[in-house]
Amino acid sequence: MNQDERYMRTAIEMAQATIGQTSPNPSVGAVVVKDGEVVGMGAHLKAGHAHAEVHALDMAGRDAEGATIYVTLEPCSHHGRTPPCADRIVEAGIKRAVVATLDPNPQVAGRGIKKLREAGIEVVTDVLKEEADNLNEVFYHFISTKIPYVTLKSAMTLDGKIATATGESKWITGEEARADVHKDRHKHDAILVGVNTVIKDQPRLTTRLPDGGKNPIRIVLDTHLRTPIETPLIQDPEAPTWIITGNQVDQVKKEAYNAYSHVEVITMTSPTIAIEDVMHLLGEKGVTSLYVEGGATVNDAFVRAGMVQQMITYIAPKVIGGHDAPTPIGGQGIHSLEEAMSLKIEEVIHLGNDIKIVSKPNQ
Ligand SMILES: Nc1c(/N=C/[C@@H](O)[C@H](O)[C@H](O)COP(=O)(O)O)[nH]c(=O)[nH]c1=O
Ligand SMILES: [Zn+2]
Repeated sequence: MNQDERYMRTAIEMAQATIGQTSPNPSVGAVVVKDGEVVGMGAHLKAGHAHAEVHALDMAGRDAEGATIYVTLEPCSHHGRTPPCADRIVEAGIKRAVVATLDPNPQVAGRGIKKLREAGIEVVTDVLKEEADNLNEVFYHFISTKIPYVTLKSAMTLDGKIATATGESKWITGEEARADVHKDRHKHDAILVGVNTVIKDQPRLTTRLPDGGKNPIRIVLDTHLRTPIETPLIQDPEAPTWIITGNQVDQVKKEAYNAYSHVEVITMTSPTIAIEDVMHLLGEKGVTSLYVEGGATVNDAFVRAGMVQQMITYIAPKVIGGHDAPTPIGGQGIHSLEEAMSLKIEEVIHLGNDIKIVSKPNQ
């Protein structure tokens, strides 16, 4: 690995630590190097706060003069909530800029680099580009589609069951796998379940990691507003709860739920709920990533709508059996193999006695 890749990898690792918390902004890392010494480094931590380059240049101070800056994403050139980083890099006296990848937004792609070159700064691009792009697949997806990046998560036994025929499901997977679920909840803006899961499991859907973690917005697909009012999602105000219903729901009943300040009943314009409509609604409300935690009927609806960007499947070495025991994808299903969603397995890891498979649909 050459020098540029070494420093770029440091910048990428810093950005990796912030995945999920910078939403709706991308995760970005920056390193400033002068005469072979790191004199500044930083990552964008939260939307509206300083960008990675600003943190790194603030730390470098006068050492930025004649130095090289490594950034995982093209420096911004437009006035967002903070002044453009490209101008700041020029003012700081940077001599050379190494940029992993261009801004995905077609309106601004290449502008930041152009500004740097016009100021006489040597610019090198595409260093560890693929790794840098992987950092922000959610951000790229949302920028180009304006609907949330969807992770479909399920947990099943070796024989593909998510619960016994009598509905028992606690727990299929062990402690380590369940803790891993919370890491992924932290990374997503919102988590979504169907009302049957709410009735059956009374879930909290919060992020419970040893050191805290960000709670996603909790979303329930509930056509007829059957969510029990005494369920934790309504009673515990630790995260917003949005209940999405069809338009045949009694107004007085809705008010009982809206009386809870963290609860919002959102009524669609049709009697039934179409996944495409939910996705556009969530996109308009700024949800860039959605963790769909089932159950089987909701999962099937997302798969048939072709609205899944990543599947996370936990498999526990247990066997449940039973003709009526539910599987991760229920509902209508597809009717011919050629319609089956085909995916590429990207990662298989052991977690305690279980395994976690991360797969992505083939385009
Ligand atoms: N049954 C299982 C799961 N079940 C997942 C959902 O059905 C649960 O309602 C949801 O995770 C509960 O969320 P909580 O209240 O915030 O803990 N998910 C898992 O990974 N392993 C399982 O064995
Ligand atoms: Zn910037």
